[in-house]
Amino acid sequence: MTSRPTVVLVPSWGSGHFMSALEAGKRLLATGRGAFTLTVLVMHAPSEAMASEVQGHVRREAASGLDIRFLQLPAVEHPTGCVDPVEFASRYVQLHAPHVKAAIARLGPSSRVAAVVVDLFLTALFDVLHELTVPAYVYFASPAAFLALMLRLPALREDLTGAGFEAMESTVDVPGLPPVPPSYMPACLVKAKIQSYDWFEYHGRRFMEARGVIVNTSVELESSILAAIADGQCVPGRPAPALHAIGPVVWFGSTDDQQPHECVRWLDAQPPASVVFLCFGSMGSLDAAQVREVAAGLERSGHRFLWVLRGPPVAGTRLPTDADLDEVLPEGFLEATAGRGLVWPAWAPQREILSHAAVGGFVTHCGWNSILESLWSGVPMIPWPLYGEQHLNAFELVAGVGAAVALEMDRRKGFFVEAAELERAVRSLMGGASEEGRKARRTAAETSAACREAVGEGGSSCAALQRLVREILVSPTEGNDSR
Ligand SMILES: COc1cc(-c2[o+]c3cc(O)cc([O-])c3cc2O[C@@H]2O[C@H](CO)[C@H](O)[C@H](O)[C@H]2O)cc(OC)c1O
Ligand SMILES: O=c1ccn([C@@H]2O[C@H](COP(=O)(O)OP(=O)(O)O)[C@@H](O)[C@H]2O)c(=O)[nH]1
Repeated sequence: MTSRPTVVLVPSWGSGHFMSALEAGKRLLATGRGAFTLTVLVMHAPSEAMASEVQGHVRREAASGLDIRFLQLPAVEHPTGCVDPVEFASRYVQLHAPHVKAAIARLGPSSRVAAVVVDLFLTALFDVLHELTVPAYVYFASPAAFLALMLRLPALREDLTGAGFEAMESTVDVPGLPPVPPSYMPACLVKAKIQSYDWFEYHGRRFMEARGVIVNTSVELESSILAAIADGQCVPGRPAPALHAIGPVVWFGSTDDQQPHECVRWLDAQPPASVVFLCFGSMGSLDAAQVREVAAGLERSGHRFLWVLRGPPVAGTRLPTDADLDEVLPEGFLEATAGRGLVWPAWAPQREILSHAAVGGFVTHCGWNSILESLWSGVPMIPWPLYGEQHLNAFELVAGVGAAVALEMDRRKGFFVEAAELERAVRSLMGGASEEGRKARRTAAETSAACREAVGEGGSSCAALQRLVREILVSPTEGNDSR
């Protein structure tokens, strides 16, 4: 075996997951300074829209000249009868296990497999990784707070007595966070039917088998939570998995577009820190009644805005369609706000927008990538969580990180937000005299500096990455060809 060892990355589909994992892989590669190569096993995404998104990323990255080899895994059947997306993802991955095993075994003869890094919902692959005796790591693209919760789910189940967090009267103890009201638990764990709990708990248990969990966070962002996990507070009596806080992993690579995007050109004409940006992630859309409230709130706030407004999901997927603005916006809204507002009905270049000097605030669905991108650019936020673990992220953003102005949501009316409440929060965030807004703006600026320091030379995340690379290079499979 003469060639360099390789680190195998198995990301899941979906832009957020895929690009975050790939960016983490590229940082490992750069830190390794040529000591190993990166091999990415690409699963066929379960919908054509997502598959073409992933293929676009693969094409662009494959042409980048980096030491990355992409291997497409064979397609598998779709599991049937799944009650939620995490069950679907987990069972879909289980079906890939023989293909992952064969692909890794095929690498063995020419390059030692130094480590295999799998996405957070891919722990079903651990069985084949153990059979191959390759060191298995998890790449956790969500916050450490959610990792702490997932690790604690087996113990918390005893308090739930068959119902979800919705029925819980006390607060939830997520080690390292202040007591969490049950309504901030991830959407899929709140309801009384808790089948999806089983899958989250499954992954939480399996994280304990990993040689390490690589988390997209930094000590500066989530110190108390990282310390609580490392201290064994999540799974008492068992050694905690080794944590590698290497973030923020924010992807700022180029896209295929050559021209400045229309949103960016519009921002170029706005004064510094004057625009509030609204965007609800890769799978977020609001219903008609909620769209009317947002329009009224923005209009009354008097502030400039850039609003990414998407339509209902494409049939059979969770991906939003492009919105028909004439149909969804209240009559006269575009005319009344002309010159100070832009409503964009399609995918927008969020990272570029957040790093534009004209943007002074961000109404976000609280996807962890979105939060990190905003913090990186020093943009304070208004949390408007929708799905996944985003309610917990919103809680942490306000109660922990502090770079946000809280938004009152009517939890009994499907988390509805009134126009007046959005108007209040936007005014406070965008330069009103309120202490809440001032604190959010100051904290966002400080956190931006801390994030940049963490990943810079000598920073905590840079050091964590170097330790991780050293650990991988002295892997216990030294001399083993992984078959
Ligand atoms: C982390 O907890 C949950 C995540 C998801 C989830 O599922 C998902 C499925 C796909 O097919 C494509 C996706 O892009 C996707 C994204 C996703 O959540 C986001 O993941 C990000 C990490 O890349 C980040 O953590 C964001 O905060 C998430 O919103 C679904 C879910 O329950 C249904 C979760 O609990
Ligand atoms: O119109 C959009 C919507 C989303 N994103 C990007 O998609 C990712 C969304 O990831 P996040 O974790 O915030 O949420 P998810 O969409 O996975 O729930 C982030 O990198 C965003 O910058 C974007 O560029 N344009």
